[in-house]
Amino acid sequence: MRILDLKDPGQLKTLSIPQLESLAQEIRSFLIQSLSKTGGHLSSNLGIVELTLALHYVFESPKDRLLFDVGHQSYVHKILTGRAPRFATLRQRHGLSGFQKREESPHDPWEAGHSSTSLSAALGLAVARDLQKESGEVISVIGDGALTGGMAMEALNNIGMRKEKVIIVYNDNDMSISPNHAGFKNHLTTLRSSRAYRSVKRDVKAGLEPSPALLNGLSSIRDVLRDSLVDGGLFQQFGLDYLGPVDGHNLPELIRTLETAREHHGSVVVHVRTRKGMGYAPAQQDRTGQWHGVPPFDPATGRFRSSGCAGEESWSLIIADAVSRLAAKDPRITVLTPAMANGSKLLQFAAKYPDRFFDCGIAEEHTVTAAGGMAAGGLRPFVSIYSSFLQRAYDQVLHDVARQHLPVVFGVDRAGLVGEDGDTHQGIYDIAFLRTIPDVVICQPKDAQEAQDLVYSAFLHSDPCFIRYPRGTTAAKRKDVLEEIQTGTWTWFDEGTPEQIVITYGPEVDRVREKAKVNGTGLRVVNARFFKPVDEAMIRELFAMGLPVTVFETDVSQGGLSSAIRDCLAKSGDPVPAFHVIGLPDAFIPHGSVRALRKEEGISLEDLFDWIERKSGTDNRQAEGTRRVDAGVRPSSGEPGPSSGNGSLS
Ligand SMILES: Cc1ncc(C[n+]2csc(CCOP(=O)(O)OP(=O)(O)O)c2C)c(N)n1
Ligand SMILES: CC(=O)[C@@H](O)[C@H](O)COP(=O)(O)O
Ligand SMILES: [Mg+2]
Repeated sequence: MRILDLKDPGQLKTLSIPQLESLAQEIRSFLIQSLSKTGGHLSSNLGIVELTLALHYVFESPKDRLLFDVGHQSYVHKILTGRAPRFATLRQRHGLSGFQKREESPHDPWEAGHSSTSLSAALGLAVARDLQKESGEVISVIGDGALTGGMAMEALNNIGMRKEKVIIVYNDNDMSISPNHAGFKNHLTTLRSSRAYRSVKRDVKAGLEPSPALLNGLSSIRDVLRDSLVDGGLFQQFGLDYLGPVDGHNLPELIRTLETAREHHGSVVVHVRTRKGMGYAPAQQDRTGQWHGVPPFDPATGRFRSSGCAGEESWSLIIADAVSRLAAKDPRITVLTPAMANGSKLLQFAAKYPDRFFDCGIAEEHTVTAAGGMAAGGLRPFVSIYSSFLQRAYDQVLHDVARQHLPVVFGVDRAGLVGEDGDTHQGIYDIAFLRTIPDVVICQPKDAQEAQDLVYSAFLHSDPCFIRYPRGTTAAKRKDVLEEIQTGTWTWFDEGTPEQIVITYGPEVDRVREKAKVNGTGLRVVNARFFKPVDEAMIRELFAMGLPVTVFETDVSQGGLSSAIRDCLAKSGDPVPAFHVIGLPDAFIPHGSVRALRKEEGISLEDLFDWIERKSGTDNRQAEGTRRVDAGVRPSSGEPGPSSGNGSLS
């Protein structure tokens, strides 16, 4: 069967085991070839080929509902449900999503991108099914990484006590993005090696069906195991019946076990052992997580095609490097990550300071509160966390950390549009939601030097500090010395004689300056590096100049920098002067390249300069040639405004 001819998973039902096995190999080749051009989540999908085939062979999607936790491993499911022809568009604007998407197919009953939601959603779907007297199985496929998430544990607890049937397929490959850190796995290992368990497994392997030990009587398996002095394992502690583990690359074994689960009364866990990256050596051997999500690569050599721009480094690395330098002098500094050590560039720190490094698993809430505990105990924790995953830990930031004035420093990585991962991952809301929390500091550096200075300054502070920085790279230029930046201070730069003011932040500051230089536009460009507290004195001064002001923000405007400026201006009680805002709307932003998304949302540099030119045209016509106010309250021509303070550390 040709992959591109697959229209409906029902087509699989007529295939023999050898035909299914050869289809599995074709799917692997297709994934490698296709993702080598588009990039995407390769190794999780290579690992789940046979399991997805078996699921579609045994169940009847869309009547039976298949949920893939996170959804990054749903590519094979997409191929089997008629979406192979669209793979060339994967994760591009208007193309196939990298996750399950309800609007994309009736075979996607749920969508995510963040981990550990599928069990709760599956229970919800099962309740809806039963209350409305509908039929069909609800099946959640959840990885060993996703199962470390608190939500998954909460859901297991609830499913175990409910009558609504959910089938939980536990995809265990010992890996999250990097090696998985899950204490509970030791219990599963005990279970696997037990004598009683092995005899049950032999029954499954031999296809003894319907084995009284497996059908209806799964609780008796539990009794057998308990009676055999075996630790019943995590799932049984939650009151769930358990099947497995089965070899996730053995189709007959998978099919038999899933059929057993289908016939079983009540919720049941099917434990499947798979190999991440299966069938492609570089991905299969990977233990750092490089092959989890890949850029385009050469399938023959396994070499990634994009190696970044010369002289640039990732923001994550610049920040991690600054933390590491400070940690060399301050033994109180610890680093925590909720399972993102590779993406956050923390592997060097982990190797250098293994006792001070904590990969907490996919557990953002726990990570933040654990950091709070460390701070309360006298340490100086640094939590490295992606902006969109920080959404999970809002209460922990507010209730556990900020309310107790604990000095935790947060590196908010992947801030702003991230692009291809889409609406679930855009890091565009953190300024807005963090601004609501009293006493915290929220900032963003414009370049590498400012990044390391902000890290240094944050560790001098006694309340929580959030330093946000985008996905991608910037010029690596930075001094050996780290200098203190006074909290809440902005700086500005004049390009020519300013006729307008642009207030912006992050890498946009230098981009706007560059373009103003090239275009010969007279601009004051303000580096609004603190979102909270803002530089109130400077805001008042800027507006007193009487020049047109544009706030150029690359995150949602609602609650963002423009809101902070408006709040500041409103404090005086006088009418708030008008200013123009270019920023993201109050909306979810879909997947696509950052460039495409910025253009579509009207927040590209070109959009800013179009506005500036239109504005200056209008003003010139209105003023009939009269020049605006002389801006000379501060040093001009490229001189930064207020100095960045003193204090230094070499
Ligand atoms: C809340 C949240 N935190 C972190 C992530 C990043 N993330 C995506 S997939 C993944 C690993 C998932 O591991 P597992 O569930 O075992 O699936 P596998 O890739 O091994 O198949 C992580 C950490 C996420 N998507 N959501
Ligand atoms: C699915 C998921 O949540 C991660 O794999 C994410 O795609 C990683 O993003 P980065 O590539 O920015 O590290
Ligand atoms: Mg895994």
